[in-house]
Amino acid sequence: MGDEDWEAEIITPHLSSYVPVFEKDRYSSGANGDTFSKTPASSSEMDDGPSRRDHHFMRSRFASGRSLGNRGFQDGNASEASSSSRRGGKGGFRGGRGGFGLGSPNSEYEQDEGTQRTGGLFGPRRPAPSGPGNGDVYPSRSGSGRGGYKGLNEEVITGSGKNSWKSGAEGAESEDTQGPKMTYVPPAPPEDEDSIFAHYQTGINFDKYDSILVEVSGHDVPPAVLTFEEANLCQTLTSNIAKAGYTKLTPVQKYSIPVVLAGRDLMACAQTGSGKTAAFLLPILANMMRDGITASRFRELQEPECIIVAPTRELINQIYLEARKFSFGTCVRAVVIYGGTQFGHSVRQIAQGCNVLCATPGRLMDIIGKEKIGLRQVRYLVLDEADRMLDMGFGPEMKKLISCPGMPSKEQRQTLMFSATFPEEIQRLAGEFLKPDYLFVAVGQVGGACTDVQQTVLQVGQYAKREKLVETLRSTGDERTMVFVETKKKADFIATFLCQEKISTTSIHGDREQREREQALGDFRCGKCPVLVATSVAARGLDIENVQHVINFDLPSTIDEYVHRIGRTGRCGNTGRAVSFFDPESDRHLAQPLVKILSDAQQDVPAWLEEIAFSTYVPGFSGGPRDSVFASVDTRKNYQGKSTLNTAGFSASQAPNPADDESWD
Ligand SMILES: Nc1ncnc2c1ncn2[C@@H]1O[C@H](COP(=O)(O)OP(=O)(O)OP(=O)(O)O)[C@@H](O)[C@H]1O
Repeated sequence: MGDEDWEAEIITPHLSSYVPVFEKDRYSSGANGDTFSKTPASSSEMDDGPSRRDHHFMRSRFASGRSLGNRGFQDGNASEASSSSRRGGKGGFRGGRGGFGLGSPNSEYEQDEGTQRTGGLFGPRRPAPSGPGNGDVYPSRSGSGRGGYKGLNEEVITGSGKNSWKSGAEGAESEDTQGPKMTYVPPAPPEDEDSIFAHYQTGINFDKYDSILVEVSGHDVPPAVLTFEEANLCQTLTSNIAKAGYTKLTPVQKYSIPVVLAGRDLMACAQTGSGKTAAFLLPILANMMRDGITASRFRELQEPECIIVAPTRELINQIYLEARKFSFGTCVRAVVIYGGTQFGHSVRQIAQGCNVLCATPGRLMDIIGKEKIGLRQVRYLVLDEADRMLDMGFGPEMKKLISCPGMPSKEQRQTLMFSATFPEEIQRLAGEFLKPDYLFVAVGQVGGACTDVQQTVLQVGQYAKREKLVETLRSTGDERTMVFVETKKKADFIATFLCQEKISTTSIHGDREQREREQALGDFRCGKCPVLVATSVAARGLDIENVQHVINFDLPSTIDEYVHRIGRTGRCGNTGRAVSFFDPESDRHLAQPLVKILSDAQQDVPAWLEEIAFSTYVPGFSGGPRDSVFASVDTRKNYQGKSTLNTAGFSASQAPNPADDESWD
């Protein structure tokens, strides 16, 4: 069913019985001021246009929930066969990073965070590329419409019919120009200690992390640290780690922390939900404390020591909360800025002092263009979801960032990159950002799915998907479930449909206003709406407690995106389940990489999927540059045989220092 069909369906009479629940927005902190000196006014909901319906219905009691159960941890790569489905082994398909979208940026993100930036310092604006279905206008039943151009610097809100903006270089605040203003001021997070340190429990498989193979490649690899004590972080940091409930390091932390403490550049790949955020935050904060950082004071131009970028607003906010938690009680001040919010609010947050700046790329470039941030003091540059940050969508933006006036060269800063997926093409691009002697930490199946997620792939045709979705959701009872669809329009449609089915649902996608997105996430987090329909904007990084279930109503276009999506469950040693609807009409290209991903994670591979994979077999399709347990490896594989290969429980040995090392920087 094409987008047009979905649109047609949305306005068909069967939906006319849908009565949106009009909820008064929880957030009261709208602000009118959009310049630095103005004081935020009280609530001004109208600034964001009329409040919209949300998909909030109380779910009636359905059939009793089926427990996921705890899948036993499966170690190693052994395969075994069963009759109707086979546990895939390493044989058969050596699926590569099939479908990697270097050439096809995810337009959802681009619409989300603006990838083609303004002129001025950073060159001319270009229109953001859009994919099928994106940028379309959902015909709102309330009449308010989702119209309006979205994307680029995000400084445009809906409803004006003006698709315009103006670059900083053109002499005005982005939102002060022809387009309507972003006036949303996000509510400040709670400041009491309990809230700051609130955390969820590690799962039954947390200790199994120790048996995951870790490979560190590069020269002079610092030994891993096995415990927090061994890491010798400062006292306040150690106390914060304890308050956060961390008692034991995860593998990516064991290996990355000493690398960062030693001042080395790093590219680290580890499975979703395995603690990558703390792996960079803790050593950066420790270094800052060690170097005697001074508290930054109120100033219009701030010069942060650390800049962290991530592709979505919700993710960068989450990283900020982690930074705030670990820096609690220190003089380090973390600040977050992201699109979809009032620019003046970002300026005010920064002016109060800023050591660690967490930002989405669009807002970051705007704020630099406005000279509210100076880059001279930057010692740490972190790209979370680095493969996404360097692909065609955000890559140009990141290049502009590192060539901004004042930004220390890569020799003078530490650059850290983290992700669960790291395609080779992107690794090559990353060289431009990293010192030639950077270290590459690979934990387990890099680019592989989290082994704590039980994956099921069902063959479901487009027209049968809705029925199957309802059936699946009814069988899972009140389990918190994320349902991924491919387009924003379809997200609205499916959320509306589920509400009609009396399944309490909300949605998040790039066409929703930021306030709505945050409310949707909040409602999902607290369980008010146990079902969240999402586009890929929610695929990466989000760490939400108790997400037991991910449903790929539509499979994504790339296997990497699949890995990130299903990684919203099964986090931190907890188990989860992912069900994917495979439509042979549209998803054939994913058959091969899916078989590989399932095989590598010791999951059942349906016979029909293998058949499709065989029938679409592409000669030369392989799992990577070498037949390795690592789905993706350090592309500088002239290091081959010179890297350290350990289980996470043992310290890495020093890597040899080959004279023939070839820098590809
Ligand atoms: N050592 C630890 N002990 C206990 N909990 C931890 C530890 N490290 C991280 N966590 C928790 O595990 C969860 C997942 O961590 P995080 O979000 O950093 O994962 P991630 O690897 O970045 O995932 P993704 O690839 O999806 O971005 C978080 O709730 C975090 O607080």
